[in-house]
Amino acid sequence: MASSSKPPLDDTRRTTGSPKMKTRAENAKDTLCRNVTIYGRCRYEDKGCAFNHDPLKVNTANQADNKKRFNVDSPSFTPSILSSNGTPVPKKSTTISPKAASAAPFQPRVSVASRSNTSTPTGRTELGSADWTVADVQEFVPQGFDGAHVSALQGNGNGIHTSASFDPFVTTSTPLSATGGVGSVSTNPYTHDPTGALTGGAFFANGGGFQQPVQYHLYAPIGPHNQNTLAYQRNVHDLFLANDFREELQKKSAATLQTLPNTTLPAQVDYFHSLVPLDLSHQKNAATFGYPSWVYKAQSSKDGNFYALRRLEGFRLTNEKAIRSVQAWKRVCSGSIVTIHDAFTSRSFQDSSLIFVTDYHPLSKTLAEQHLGAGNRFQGRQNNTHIPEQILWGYMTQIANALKTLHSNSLAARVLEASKVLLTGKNRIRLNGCAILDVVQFDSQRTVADLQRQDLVNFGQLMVTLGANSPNVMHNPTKAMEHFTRAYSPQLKNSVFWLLNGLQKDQDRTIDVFITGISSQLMSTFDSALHLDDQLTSDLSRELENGRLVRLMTKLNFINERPEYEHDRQWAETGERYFLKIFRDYVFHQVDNSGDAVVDLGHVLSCLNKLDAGSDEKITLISRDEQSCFIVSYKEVKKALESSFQALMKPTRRAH
Ligand SMILES: Nc1ncnc2c1ncn2[C@@H]1O[C@H](COP(=O)(O)OP(=O)(O)OP(=O)(O)O)[C@@H](O)[C@H]1O
Repeated sequence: MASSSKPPLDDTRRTTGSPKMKTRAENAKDTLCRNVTIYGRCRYEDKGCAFNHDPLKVNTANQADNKKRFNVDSPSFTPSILSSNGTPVPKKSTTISPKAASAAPFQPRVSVASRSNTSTPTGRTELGSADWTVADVQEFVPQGFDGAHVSALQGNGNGIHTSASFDPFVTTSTPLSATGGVGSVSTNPYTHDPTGALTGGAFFANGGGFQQPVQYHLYAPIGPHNQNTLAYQRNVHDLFLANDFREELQKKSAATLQTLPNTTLPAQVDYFHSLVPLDLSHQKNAATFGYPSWVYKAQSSKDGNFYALRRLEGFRLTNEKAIRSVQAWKRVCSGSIVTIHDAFTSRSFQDSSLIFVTDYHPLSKTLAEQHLGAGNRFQGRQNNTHIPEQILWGYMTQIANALKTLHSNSLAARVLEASKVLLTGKNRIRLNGCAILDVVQFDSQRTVADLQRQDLVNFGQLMVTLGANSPNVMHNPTKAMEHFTRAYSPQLKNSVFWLLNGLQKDQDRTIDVFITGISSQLMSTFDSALHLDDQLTSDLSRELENGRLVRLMTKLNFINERPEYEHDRQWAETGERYFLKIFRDYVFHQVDNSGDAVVDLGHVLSCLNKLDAGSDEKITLISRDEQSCFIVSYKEVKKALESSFQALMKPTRRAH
């Protein structure tokens, strides 16, 4: 590591004795005294004040300069009020606003300006253009959202950025309110709203809003897409997960974490707590299981995971063996069936209930809700759209997959209807509510083979119902079949007809035979699944670096400027800790030629990646007072980071 001979100094942002300031002081006579500007006259005019007290004598160049900004040569550092065009307000109306009074009087904009990663120290040479300026008093704008207006990243892969001609980050800073964002306090979506007033007292996880609705759009970098980027330039959108996918995942995560305060539901059901109802209607419906059933999301106190609990209201267990039949279901492992974890009876609901514990799939819908208008307030008036043939084939192959697993394990689905098939992702379905009839109809005399044949018929009927977009179409089978024949290809129609004839006691009527018959469709569904897999892998790779970089930034922030070591020169102002501190400035606090902050994610990512890799590339680090300069490699910074972090973790360190 090479460094200048001068030892590192304290972080003295307001260095009063800089050569630049002296030069300016010599020119004081050309500068209009600030007291004249603010108060109309200067009390020290005849007592040695070096500044000009006659506005008429101030040369035009200086006047123009004064219009732009106050400078350090002014005798008084108290900011005055400027009119909208930047000129001082006449004395009569001059008062110092509370905002201006409480503002930090001066903020130096030190031009480190070493944006290129060469070892040439360029920072000092830029001083000519650097100015001490009165801190602008700005309204608070939530930080982080600015990223939403960032359009593109400049980055050429080797960390060299050419900011002069094109800085995509200097785009419009649209006020938040303009995007319907969080401009005012009253609409802050993160404000806790215990009354539910803002959300309309959301109730159902699937149907209503959330107690504290998350404003997904605030996460979305909705800045303008720049079409004219060069091959090496990257857009922020290129670096992170696609917005719609991220939003979908975020919504699912919000639904999973949703809680329902002041609920009348039991606080605890066996080893589950935090129940949230998932049903869209309060109507008791015993049609499927013979008992009214309710579905809740709940958290397990055993493993902390979220599950769906299906409660069969009023069920009394008379035969111990009945509930043991669930054991076989717990072993079923299929991507097309909602996994069953447990079943038990409970009195937590003040009745005798049977509870099934299954996987929870946030924000899923049933096929009945999706295609048949179930759960819709305007049910009946709903104009359901025709399901395209390819989607119907997709459903068919997934259900065939589920039945194949069940039948080869000597089980039968028994429940195969649109309200008990869950749509858990785009065109992705799973059989739900299986295993229940094995418990509640344990004593039924039907053989497994018989139940499996019934599965095939139910399968066919489900397809016809979906194809007709009408829940009750099977009341008139002939009409239903006519419709199906008209709407779909002969291959699909023949497959469905084959299923509907499944009750014939024919050796050839098994799910295996059916699967052989639709093998070409299986291939096309399989191919779609492979494409989706590729897509997800590529999406995942975009997020690859995030975790690593967050950990690195966490380490840096653990070390830098710890308040308890503020006056401990050994910790903060010497050796490795010191250049870690100015490395942070190098990464995050650079300014450009005109003293404006460089907000370049490409630069930050490039620096952090090099730091993490411990590259041999050297960079020039310049102290804030510009009195010291280090030429260090990323490798050395990495070593310093590691040893500082180790030192931080030693509990005895402070004793020294
Ligand atoms: N495992 C699960 N994970 C997430 N949500 C589920 C799960 N099981 C059911 N749901 C949701 O719970 C709601 C109620 O499901 P249910 O199976 O009772 O259907 P339903 O439309 O109410 O039918 P029914 O009128 O026969 O009760 C549906 O919106 C469904 O999407």
